[in-house]
Amino acid sequence: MDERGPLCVGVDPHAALLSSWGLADDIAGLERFTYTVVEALAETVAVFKPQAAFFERFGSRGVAVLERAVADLRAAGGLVVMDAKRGDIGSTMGAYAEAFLRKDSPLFSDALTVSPYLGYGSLKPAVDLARESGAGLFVLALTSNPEGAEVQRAVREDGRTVGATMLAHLAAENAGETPMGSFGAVVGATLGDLSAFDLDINGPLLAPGIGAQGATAADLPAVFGAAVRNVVPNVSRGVLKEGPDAAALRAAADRFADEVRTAIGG
Ligand SMILES: O=C(O)c1cc(=O)[nH]c(=O)n1[C@@H]1O[C@H](COP(=O)(O)O)[C@@H](O)[C@H]1O
Repeated sequence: MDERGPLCVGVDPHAALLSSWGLADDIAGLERFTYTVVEALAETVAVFKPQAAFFERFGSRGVAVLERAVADLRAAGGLVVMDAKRGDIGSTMGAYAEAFLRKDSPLFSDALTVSPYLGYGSLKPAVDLARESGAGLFVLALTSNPEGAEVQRAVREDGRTVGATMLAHLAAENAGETPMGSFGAVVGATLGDLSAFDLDINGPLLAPGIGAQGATAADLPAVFGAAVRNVVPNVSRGVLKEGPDAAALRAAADRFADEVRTAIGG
């Protein structure tokens, strides 16, 4: 991010975006959309977050497009956060981890989004494999959607919220790592003042919600406070809707990156 700028661009081939790009909602449209984004941004944007669901909806041929995109983005020097939001009992979690975090997997990614809501400990196989492979996780802590609060802000017997407990688990995971550990939290940019939460997890904070969900880069300091220095802001539709013109995609990504720099300094 120091080299390429402070932005994560989401690769989310929504049917509505394919249509606005003049593409059919089929495998050819998916391919054209995805490779246009890859060609336009792979050399300049720091982090990419393909959303697996938008590829899986086309079955194995969609997953093949995802595989190639991940490989091309990584070959061009981008970091790939696979947004698959996996979460299951530990023994099954191990298989999800192998799919995305084993070095020789066709979908190997630099990091994977995971859901801890079967219990943080259920993620252990993914934590272990990420460590072995030099990859990372982004664990859903405080999500950008309003429905998340009923789970994440629920208060436990010890008086802490569930979301705060996930952040504490991540802080423990990253303890002692310099400059920071590889176990990040997902914390929505849409959530307003989060000073009630300790966001100092010594790890990255993936912050979706800028653009289509209404948050702006200017909101980041008020939402994240001192932890803003560890934020990886994600924009998906806000950039993608500018396509299919490659220059327009690049200009949108540059504009969001500039807005983030202005907001957080540096
Ligand atoms: O884990 C995520 O990436 C995620 C977590 C969250 O709390 N909210 C959220 O919007 N996301 C994802 O971030 C992206 C946001 O897309 P836009 O709203 O189009 O910028 C989508 O891929 C969502 O699935």
